[in-house]
Amino acid sequence: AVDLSVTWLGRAMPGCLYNASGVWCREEDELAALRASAAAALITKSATLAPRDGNPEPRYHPTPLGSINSMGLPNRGFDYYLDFARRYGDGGGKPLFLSLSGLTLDDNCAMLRRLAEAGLPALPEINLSCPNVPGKPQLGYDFGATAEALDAFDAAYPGLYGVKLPPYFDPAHFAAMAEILNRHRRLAFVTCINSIGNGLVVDVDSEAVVIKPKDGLGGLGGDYVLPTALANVREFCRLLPGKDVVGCGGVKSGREAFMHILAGARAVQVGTCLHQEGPGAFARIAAELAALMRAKGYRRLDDFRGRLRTL
Ligand SMILES: O=C1NC(=O)NC(C(=O)O)N1
Repeated sequence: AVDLSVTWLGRAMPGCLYNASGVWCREEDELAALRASAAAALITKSATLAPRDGNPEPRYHPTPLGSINSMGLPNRGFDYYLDFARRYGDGGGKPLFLSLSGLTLDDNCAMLRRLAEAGLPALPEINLSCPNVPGKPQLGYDFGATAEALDAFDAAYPGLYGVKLPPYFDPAHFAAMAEILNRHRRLAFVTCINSIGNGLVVDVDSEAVVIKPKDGLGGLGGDYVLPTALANVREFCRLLPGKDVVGCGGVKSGREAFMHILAGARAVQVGTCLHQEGPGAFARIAAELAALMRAKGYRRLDDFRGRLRTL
């Protein structure tokens, strides 16, 4: 039999697939459906300190190659997700992650302090990369601000934490970010990647954009982002010794999950495909991954994780 389990951060996951923050995870009933599915972990919608309506609709649009979204961090507010985490407990073996996306550094630190006080097993994934709050640049593209933020996170939170990174497109940027991330021992994982920000999808028939916020600009997901996601996973696996990289971007079957793990991913998140298919996607993708591994003679993920060959 094939073993898809993952042990990391001092926790065990029964498999390697879970949701990307923001998808099927804003409401408690969505989170319950994830927990009941073949997802091996759960992560909540990025929380701001106060509840937020987000951007005007239409703000999500599927396309033949994936999706474009400019949700604008609609969420129930930090207390809602902290309360869910209190009642979640150990989740029956499925780790819970809380995504935090404070509108200010103080908000992020306030949420981290509150999470630490709660003394729960839930781990924070701090979002450095939302591209969709009008007027707010992606923190992860400002190296000075990122360095300052991570110092503040270390002071506000005593445990292990992770960050959700935007995609980078230049080796100099991979190196600059790695130099900053490697200063932080308790920064245990990075999730690569968030959507490719500020794309523009055009409808030829209507001669219009397809989402309302930012005159149609939104984050891209799905097939559009797979090669970029794989590059970010492989580069940060090389550049961040001792840290885990979670792969996110373009996973819609066992094949893309296999690619992410081959590139070095510890675990794999599913976004656009989950939005389109629902939580049943996890059982399907896991079965496809297991079949691919069986065909190749692999019994567990460590047999091929990070073994992407160069030429
Ligand atoms: O970090 C985020 N990435 C996205 O692609 N969209 C959401 C959002 O807009 O809330 N946030």
